[in-house]
Amino acid sequence: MVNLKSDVAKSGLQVVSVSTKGIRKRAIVKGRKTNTPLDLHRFAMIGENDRIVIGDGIEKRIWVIGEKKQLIDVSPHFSWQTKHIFAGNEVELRISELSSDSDFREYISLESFHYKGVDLSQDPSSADKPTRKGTGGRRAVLLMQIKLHSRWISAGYIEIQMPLMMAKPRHNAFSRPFSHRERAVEWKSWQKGGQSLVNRIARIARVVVNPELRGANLSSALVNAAIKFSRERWHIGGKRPLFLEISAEMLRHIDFVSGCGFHYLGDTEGNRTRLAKDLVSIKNGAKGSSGIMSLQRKYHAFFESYRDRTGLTFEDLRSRLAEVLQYEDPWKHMDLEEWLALRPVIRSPIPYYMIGLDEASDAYVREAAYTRKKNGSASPQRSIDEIHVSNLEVNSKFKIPMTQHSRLIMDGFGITTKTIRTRIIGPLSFSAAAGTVNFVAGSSGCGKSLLLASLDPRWKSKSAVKTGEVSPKRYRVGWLEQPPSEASLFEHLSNKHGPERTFDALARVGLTEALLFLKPFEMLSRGQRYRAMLADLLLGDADVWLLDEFCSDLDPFTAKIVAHKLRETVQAEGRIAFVAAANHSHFISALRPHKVLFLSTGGGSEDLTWKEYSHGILQ
Ligand SMILES: Nc1ncnc2c1ncn2[C@@H]1O[C@H](COP(=O)(O)OP(=O)(O)OP(=O)(O)O)[C@@H](O)[C@H]1O
Repeated sequence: MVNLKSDVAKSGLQVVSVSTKGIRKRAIVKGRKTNTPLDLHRFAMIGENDRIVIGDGIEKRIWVIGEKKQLIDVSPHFSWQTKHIFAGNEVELRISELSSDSDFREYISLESFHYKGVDLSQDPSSADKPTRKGTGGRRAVLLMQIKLHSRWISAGYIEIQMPLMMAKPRHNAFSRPFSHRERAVEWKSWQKGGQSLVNRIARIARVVVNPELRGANLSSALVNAAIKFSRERWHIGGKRPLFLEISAEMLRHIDFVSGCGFHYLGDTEGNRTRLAKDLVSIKNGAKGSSGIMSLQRKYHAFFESYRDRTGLTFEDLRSRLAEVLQYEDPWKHMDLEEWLALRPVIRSPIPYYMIGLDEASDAYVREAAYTRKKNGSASPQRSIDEIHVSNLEVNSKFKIPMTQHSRLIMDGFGITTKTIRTRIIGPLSFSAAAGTVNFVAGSSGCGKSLLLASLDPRWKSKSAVKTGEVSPKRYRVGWLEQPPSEASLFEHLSNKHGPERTFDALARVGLTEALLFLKPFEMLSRGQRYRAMLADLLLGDADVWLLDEFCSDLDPFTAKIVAHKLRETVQAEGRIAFVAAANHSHFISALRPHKVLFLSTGGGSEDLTWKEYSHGILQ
């Protein structure tokens, strides 16, 4: 931030009006004789009555005059380059305010991954695109791009808006007196007087990450950018914020904000306790002008349209609503029709987080923070510490069917015996400890799949014989298994493991796309099915995971994310993973196996460390 020196600059130029058209914003600035238009990007932080300073030079610089005559950067637009660990590798990120045509196109295409308030039942080929209601007030949109394989790819965006009108956790946290000397912001009681300072709060209203890149912690990168932007650029009439808030249902399942310094202040109240009561007062003519009352009036209209359709009396429906709202989970007590009709009017409590944007304000927020109880159960106890394999051999035994054609082959290749015995694996000795990823490599047909099968204590085969020792003799094994094809992914996994844990596991394999959750398994792509099966495996209680053809159906980005998460999970949960793949170039650096078993056709094998193996493959 710059301090103004000259007297002329001190007062700045006054913005008389602003208007927006397409991707541009026009600000009319009061001149001595005539007013001058300024052409800016759509979300430039300039509003009516702001006082601005225009710099000289080739690149047009514009500042808004803030408190204590400090200058707040407006133009050129905000752009932040930073590094990010993407599936174990450092990559470049660029997070900028939308400024060009192509930024807007990218933003609009990413917007299709945010479903709230969008009618998805429209035919996608029709000319009417799904529409979203506009959000009023000041707004900033930051677009994130990631450099992968030397190309910049749009990876997501974050929106910052004005704060929520009502937020119980904030009321509670701000009930203590606050005094920020440097910024001359203070309140004795938030309820009495403090609320007029609501513009000292900015809000993260939307975080959207491209579904193809989910699971790589990119939402946290966006949140960090929003913090930086709010500190440096966000203002209302030159007054900069001291706090940044976020509340979202998604935070119940994936906490991507605590790691960025946000504090959990409790769950919002929702409207369950007041809805039934407010409906009566609105019906009786309550005309409150507060935002809350206008919201409740909107809900009343929904309620009336449902009544029109069903022919219920006002009192019937109101008391029905009051009845279901008493339950912890009202949805369970409604039929589908009722749920679809009343869902828009019932707001459930959702987690609310806040960060102070400087040391003093953050210390104030921190004092009110408390730890959120995590839903979902802890991972089950592992029952083994290590698998030890000694002199493992797998030989195949095969009786040649004596047909006319097989005799032709036997003659041609000089085969004289009727039964063929071949050594496929071993003798092989190795051990694998809990918390390690053991990669089984080697060319096609060398015995990778057979080795995995032979590590399953339940394995039986008519055509192959296993000898040698594997200890312990018993342990729980997990393979990738196809769920029933007609079941919806989320439904199927939630029935088995509960919704909280399911959500977490799907996020770990990079599947957090709402529509995928709802589709039947058979409607998913091969790669999506693979990830769904992997999530199922993560949720199970197996000690040993046997993963064949690992990531063979996945694109390089997803494969890297999945491999990285698999390694993290194996380490964190003390599982033992055996991972086999003939082609691994697209994920091996992210998997970084602890050990590599390199098999050769005919039973040969080498036991290598990752360092030894990676040194070999890089040469
Ligand atoms: N159940 C079995 N009984 C006898 N022989 C088998 C059995 N399964 C596989 N084989 C043989 O063992 C050898 C190794 O097969 P395996 O499927 O383990 O190879 P792989 O390394 O996984 O190959 P790919 O990378 O092509 O999948 C092959 O020659 C195959 O014919």
